[in-house]
Amino acid sequence: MSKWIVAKFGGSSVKDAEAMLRVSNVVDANPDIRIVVISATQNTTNQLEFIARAASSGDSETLKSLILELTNRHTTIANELFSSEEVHSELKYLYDEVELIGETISNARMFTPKIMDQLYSVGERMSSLLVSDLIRLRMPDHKVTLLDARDVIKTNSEFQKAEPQIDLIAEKTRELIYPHLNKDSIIVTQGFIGKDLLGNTTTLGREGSDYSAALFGEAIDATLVQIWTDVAGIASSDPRLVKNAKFIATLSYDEATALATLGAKVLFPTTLLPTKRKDIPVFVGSSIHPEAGGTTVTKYQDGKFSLKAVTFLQKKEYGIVSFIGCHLDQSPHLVADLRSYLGESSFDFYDLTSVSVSFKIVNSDPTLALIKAHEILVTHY
Ligand SMILES: Nc1ncnc2c1ncn2[C@@H]1O[C@H](COP(=O)(O)OP(=O)(O)O)[C@@H](O)[C@H]1O
Ligand SMILES: N[C@@H](CC(=O)OP(=O)(O)O)C(=O)O
Repeated sequence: MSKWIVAKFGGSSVKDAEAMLRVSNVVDANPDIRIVVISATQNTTNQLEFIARAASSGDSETLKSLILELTNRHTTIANELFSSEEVHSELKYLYDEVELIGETISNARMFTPKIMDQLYSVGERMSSLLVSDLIRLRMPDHKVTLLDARDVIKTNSEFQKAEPQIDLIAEKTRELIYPHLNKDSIIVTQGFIGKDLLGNTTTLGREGSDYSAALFGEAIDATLVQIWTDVAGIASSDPRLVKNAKFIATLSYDEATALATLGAKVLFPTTLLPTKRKDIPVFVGSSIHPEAGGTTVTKYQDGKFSLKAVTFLQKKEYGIVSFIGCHLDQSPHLVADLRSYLGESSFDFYDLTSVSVSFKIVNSDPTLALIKAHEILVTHY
């Protein structure tokens, strides 16, 4: 049976020329990678939102300088990676599209989710153009195809949180991807974006490129979906907030989904739906240190009590700290521990599922509550 891997690289993994070179090294190192899914360069999607806001408020000076910063950043990457002029003319088309959408929004003095999705898509289309040209340059023995993800990821018309249409995606995959699924071919495409049945550009929700990778994985019956980011896997808590967080070797689909839904930004919450449907393992690792290994998410779930991670989610009026693991209701100590670490009146019970138990943090600094909850995990379990 063929081994087909879908490898997704997030914004942090394509943030500049050096990062893109690392991406090409990761792809070159694994002959089974067939589809490479690329996010917009770091902060580009936010910047496209600023562009839309400046345009809608009629602030033409800010609009001009934001567009210039965005285009300069991509032109700099192109200059650092390529000596040929060709990529610049292709980028220019995309820069013109940003200008044109900016003008349309300025004239209307407002922007809709529909036009925002069209504007968002330019971010992923710029970065995937650069990465595809780079992989083509560095892997001359391969046929590298830049695929417009919108031709495959068919969705409904709910702009900014579009629902993928799985049967249509399968049909488009047979037509447009299958002919390229051989060991000498690599498809580079975009995460996050799709098209509705009327041909309008849609997006799957902010940070939704992980979901795109999983959808491509499901559509080609991949043997593995890789999510390459800036940390060496899924950790027992956000390593940015909790310094002694430890990377977890394995998680079940349900645990990883709970973790993502309850606040861990490392994965988009619906990523595990398509992969679970087809029982495809998902690997999460660092494109900066690929040798460091990472986390593998599969269907296997611990049969007995296990506590794996602590997450934090900010709701409008309160924060929620959640413990993720298995059979957490079987721990007689968790609530008592929380009481002794946080104080009697600092939390209320919020929710219990088969893979999580959540508490509403009421009278305590939420980040501190997360750190203390993580201390409980490290010290007692
Ligand atoms: N439990 C966790 N394990 C690992 N990373 C986490 C966790 N919770 C939150 N994160 C954060 O997720 C970040 C990676 O996600 P993101 O910034 O969206 O990356 P990318 O640009 O690759 O999409 C990490 O840098 C980390 O701070
Ligand atoms: N670029 C989009 C989609 C995405 O998933 O990005 P990242 O993989 O960098 O989180 C966003 O920022 O929302």
